[in-house]
Formats: sequence, C-alpha cells, structure tokens
Amino acid sequence: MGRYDLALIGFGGVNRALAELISQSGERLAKELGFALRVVAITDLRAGSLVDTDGIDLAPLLAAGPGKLSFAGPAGGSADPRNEWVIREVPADIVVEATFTNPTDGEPALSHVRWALESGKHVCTTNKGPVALAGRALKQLAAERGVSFEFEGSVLSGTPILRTAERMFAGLEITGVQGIMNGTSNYILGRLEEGVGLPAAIAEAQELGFAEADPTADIEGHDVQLKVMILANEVLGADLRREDVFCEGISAITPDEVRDAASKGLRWKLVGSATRHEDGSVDARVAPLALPAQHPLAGISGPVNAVAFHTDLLGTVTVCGPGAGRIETAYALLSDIIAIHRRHAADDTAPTRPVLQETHRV
Ligand SMILES: NC(=O)c1ccc[n+]([C@@H]2O[C@H](COP(=O)([O-])OP(=O)(O)OC[C@H]3O[C@@H](n4cnc5c(N)ncnc54)[C@H](O)[C@@H]3O)[C@@H](O)[C@H]2O)c1
Ligand SMILES: N[C@@H](CCO)C(=O)O
Repeated sequence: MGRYDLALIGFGGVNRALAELISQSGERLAKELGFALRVVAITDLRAGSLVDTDGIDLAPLLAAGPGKLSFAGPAGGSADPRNEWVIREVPADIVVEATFTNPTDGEPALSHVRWALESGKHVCTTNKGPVALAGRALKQLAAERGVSFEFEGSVLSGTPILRTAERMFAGLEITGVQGIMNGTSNYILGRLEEGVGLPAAIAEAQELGFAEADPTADIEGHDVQLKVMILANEVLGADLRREDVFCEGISAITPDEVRDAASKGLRWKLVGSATRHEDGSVDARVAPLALPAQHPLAGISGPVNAVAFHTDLLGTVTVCGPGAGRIETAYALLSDIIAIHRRHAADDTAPTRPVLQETHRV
C-alpha cells in the first residue's frame, strides 16, 4: 500500500482536525482509499517546528490544548516555525497549508505554496489568499513541476463546490454565480435575528471555529471577496484582482434592522456574485441584501453556505452545504489528497521519498 507523507504548515483548528482524522481514522481510511497518511513535519507560528521522518506521534500533540503546544522540547523540535526549511528540505510528499488568510497580499501563505511547488511537492490548502491572488501563476508553477495544487476548502469549506463545477458541469455554459459564502457572517446575522448582540455573536463564531483569526475579514466581506474571485476565476474564466470586486460587509447592519426585516418576511444575507457578459467581461461584487423569504438563498442558515450557478442548459443549479468548521474543512484537505492520489497514483511521483539525512534534522 502506498503512503503519503505530509508536512502541515499551521497547526490551528483546521490542520489539527486533519491530524485528528489521521490519528483516529487513519487505518479505516487507508483500507478504504488504498493509501496511508503520515505526518512527518508540523510548523506553527506559536508552537514552532517538529520533524520526524519516521512519522510524528500525533496523539500526545492533540492531547495538549491548542494554546499550550510547544515543539521546543521534543527531539526534532524547535521553538521557531522554520517554515521555509521544513517546506523545502523535509521529504514530504504533500505540503498542507492552513495558516492565516491574508486578504491583502496572501503572504506568508503565498510563499509557503511557492516554496513547496518549487520543491516538487504537491500542495493542498484551505487558505484563500494564495488561490484568489495568485491562483493562475501557482497552477502554472505546479504544472511545470508535475505536481498538484489543490484548494477545494478555499470556497465553501468541505462542500465540494469547485470540483462539482469542474467535473460535473462539463458541457454547460456558466454565466454567473451567486451565493452565501461566509459561514461566520451568516451565523452572526441569524444570531442577531434571535436577539444576540454583535460582539457575542462574533465570539460564538470564533469559539465554534468558523471565524478568521481576525474576524474583520468575515464581517467586512473580504473573505467573500476572495471567494468570489476564486469562483469567478475558476468557473467563469475571469482573472479578477481584488480592486475589481466591490465589497461591502455586514458591519453597518444593526440588530434592529435585522429584526425589523425579519418581521416583514425579509432576511439579511451577505451575498457574493459574479456575472459574465457576452463580451467575456466579468462583474463581481459582495454586498448585504435583504432577501424575500421565497428567495432560494433566504433559507440558508447558520454556517451553511450555498452557491447558485446560472447555466445555459440547466437554468440555476444550487450547491449547498457546510461553509465553515474545523472538521468540515479538514475533510476538504482530505478530498484534495484523494484528488492528488487519483491524479498521480499511476506515475512514480506518488509516495516513498528518500529518508531525511541526519544533517537535515532540526
Ligand atoms: N476554520 C474554517 O472554518 C475554515 C474554512 C475554510 C478555510 N479556512 C482557512 O483555513 C486556514 C486555517 O484556518 P483555521 O481555522 O485553522 O485557522 P486558525 O487561526 O485556527 O489556525 C491558523 C494557524 O496557523 C498558524 N500560523 C499563522 N501564521 C503562520 C506562519 N507564518 N507560520 C506558521 N504557522 C502560522 C497559527 O499559529 C494558527 O495555529 C485559514 O486560512 C482560513 O481562512 C478556515
Ligand atoms: N471564516 C470563514 C471560514 C471559511 O472560509 C467563514 O466563516 O466562512
């Protein structure tokens, strides 16, 4: 049976959930999928770096609370997150990038992805920054190096929206997309309707693992702006920059407005959309809308998201499912690894790499 060795960059909610999945369900998954998964390196801003090319024992790490982890003690550990060294030098097959999303320039995640692809390693990421801001260049780099760059979790978490569009909509012309693409803001709007104040609703979304490290990106729409860019670029063939996408978030909507709208049968939703015109140009925007109850997006509640694809032959096709959540997003990474396996299993780029030399150890 083949095996993929993983380097996890960032060890917050999502990558910890992936580690839990591997630790608790690895054997079952190996039987079902036909390959094993092993974590050989972890780096994190707060915890440092840990490398063990024989496979890191994940259980003790997962037993330590997220804020309590330090890699300074164990053999192969260091207090510094030696990201570049780990990504370039540790012989992992797949680099799993799940650090903070930076909506401005995508860094440092953009460099993490580049280093990995340059080193001939597959990449999967849930980080929207590199995909939205440099997706085209990164896909080209991956193609040049004969490796995969997968990012299903960058839009709608584990709900397979990008692969559905890529694989199931062949032969359809997609003319536009419209959707609720941020679990945090959708959850918050629902809680405001129920009478919870904004700060408390944000704190709940953080506790539940939906919110960004800095929830401003959720509240002000920047997270949806990146997702609209990804969808427009992937599905509508656009090449949008951030400044091309008008963006307004939900911060100006008061709890009274939300409750008042609800009493009139309207529901405030943060809606992202992109439309392709006949000349091939694409318009995209993010803005809150008070939708009538009968609108297909009005009933989408909590961290659930939905994207409606407007097509020539089928009319509107809507995909709906979890839009945020640690476990749900870890599943997106697993689905990326499966996609990598399916694409590369037949060639020799899959599993088994040389053992890390002693001199490379931390
Ligand atoms: N949580 C979700 O529901 C969800 C869904 C889809 C996509 N995402 C994206 O996935 C990524 C991870 O999300 P999360 O919920 O795990 O976030 P998180 O804030 O819980 O974890 C991020 C981790 O990355 C580490 N980190 C940040 N910068 C780093 C650096 N330069 N080097 C090494 N480590 C670094 C942090 O210390 C933290 O432990 C984010 O980009 C987020 O936008 C999250
Ligand atoms: N913070 C994001 C995570 C998923 O990208 C959200 O709430 O939708």
